[in-house]
Amino acid sequence: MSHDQAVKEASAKHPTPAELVGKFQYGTAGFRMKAKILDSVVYRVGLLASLRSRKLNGQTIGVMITASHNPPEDNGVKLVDPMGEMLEGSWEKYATQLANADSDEHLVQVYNELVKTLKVNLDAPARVIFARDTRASGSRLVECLNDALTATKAEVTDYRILTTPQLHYLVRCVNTKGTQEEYGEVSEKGYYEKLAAAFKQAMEHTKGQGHLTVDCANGVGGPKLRELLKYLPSPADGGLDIKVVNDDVHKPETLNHQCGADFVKTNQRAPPSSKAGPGDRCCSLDGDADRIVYYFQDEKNVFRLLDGDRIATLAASFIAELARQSGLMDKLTVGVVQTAYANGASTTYIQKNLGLQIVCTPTGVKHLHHAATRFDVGVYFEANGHGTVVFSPSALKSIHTHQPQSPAQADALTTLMALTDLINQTVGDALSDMLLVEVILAHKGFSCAEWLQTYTDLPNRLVRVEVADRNLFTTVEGTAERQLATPAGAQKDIEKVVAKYKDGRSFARASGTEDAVRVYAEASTRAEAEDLAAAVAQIVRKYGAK
Ligand SMILES: CC(=O)N[C@H]1[C@@H](OP(=O)(O)O)O[C@H](CO)[C@@H](O)[C@@H]1O
Ligand SMILES: [Mg+2]
Repeated sequence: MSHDQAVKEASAKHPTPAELVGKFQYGTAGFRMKAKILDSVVYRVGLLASLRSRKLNGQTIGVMITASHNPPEDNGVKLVDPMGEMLEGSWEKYATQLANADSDEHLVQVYNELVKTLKVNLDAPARVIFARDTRASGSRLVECLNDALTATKAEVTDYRILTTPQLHYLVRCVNTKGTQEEYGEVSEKGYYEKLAAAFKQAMEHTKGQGHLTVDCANGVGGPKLRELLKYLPSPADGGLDIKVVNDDVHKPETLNHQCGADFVKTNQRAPPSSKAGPGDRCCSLDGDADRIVYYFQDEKNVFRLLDGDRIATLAASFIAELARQSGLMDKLTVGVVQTAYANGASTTYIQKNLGLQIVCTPTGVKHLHHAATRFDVGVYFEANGHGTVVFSPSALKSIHTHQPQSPAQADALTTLMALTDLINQTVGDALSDMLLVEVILAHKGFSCAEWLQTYTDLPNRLVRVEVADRNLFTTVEGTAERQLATPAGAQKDIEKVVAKYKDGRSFARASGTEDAVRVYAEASTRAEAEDLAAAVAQIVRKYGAK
């Protein structure tokens, strides 16, 4: 059977619901929607995975089937590029084009146009690896994916159930195997072994303190964390005392329900099921374990969140300290990447107290990741807890060739080296980030309360405003979405209001994931932050009147 015919025949098994044609869009997080309407989309993403691999001469591409923190009835699919990064931005539109083809014939036509315009050699090998989270719909969607990979004659490996960052890790491992940049052993076990070895090395001069409760959102993070724990030293050996909660993957309706990182961040409270007492250290992962937030109750029983901004400041300060202590400071520029949503107090703290550089990018992990790679050591986290630290090739070389001049320098260097393996370089990884935070807290001898005390957040408020057409709201290029270009006049009005508030800062931008405009406001008191947000929301409503 010809290639075209195979693609067409398999496509006939996964028709696109007519009413949805034209509505699919590959966004920041790939495609994400109700699982029951996703079959044709996953099939077509499979076609694109083969094309992308062939275009890159047989480098392995990853496909992850997950809907992260969304409700259990949703699912999604996204592609992973060879070094474990998210799909190159310019290819997102091809995914969208394939998904929106309105018949099997049209699909073959779009497919062939892509082959032609992208100059894909169909005789080159296609290699694809894939995995899914714990959602019930995952196995059916895997069949759709497999149909596409079979039709396009790709070599495939099904890694079954994994966290999203584990798949990113594997993709990078396969593509660097046997090279100087070999990232690790190409297996799930290899992932645990790499993290565990790095953790042990990082903890060589310290030991775990207190216990940590980890809420796994009843998602894939639960079983994977339990597996990871088997490789880590026990509390008696100076390891971590971890209590795993919300790790039931057999009751699908409990996934992300009243638990998990998104619940905690959005509701600013612990999962109702939490039994933690004052001062107890807790963290929550999201449904596919690529996000993490920490929290605790203070002595007055008030909930305190340690979000992505806090993890970024903790990590940046520790890594800069290690660079200094090991005698590498002048060879390693540590920088932090934030978005406009980062609390202003964290920005000031990083610049003034830590003396580190900051870059502000538009929302979306791919922008942050990209900006972070321009530093020797780039730390990035979105406030929601998605982030990581990336070390440039020259930073890695400096770290690995540096000759310490004293035992103190040698100790710091050992820890720094361990961090380069402990931290997942491909993407934000809740399990790796959790180990990183635990290592830092142990070294600094910090409780959560002490971590929180490093600086005081400015009171802030995030509001979602529904408007007739969010696309009317565009931002000025180069301002990291902090200024509106259109509707004309809106930005001036916002600035007039902001000027009335002490430490006032506010901006509005169209959401990339929801049909709404988001307004963020900060000011010196809670009441003023609320007022400012309300005033700016009013301006947005006026300009975006339905
Ligand atoms: C303010 C906010 O939290 N925005 C989120 C949200 O983006 P929006 O474009 O603001 O809808 O979803 C993104 C994808 O998950 C995430 O990267 C980002 O941090
Ligand atoms: Mg996620």
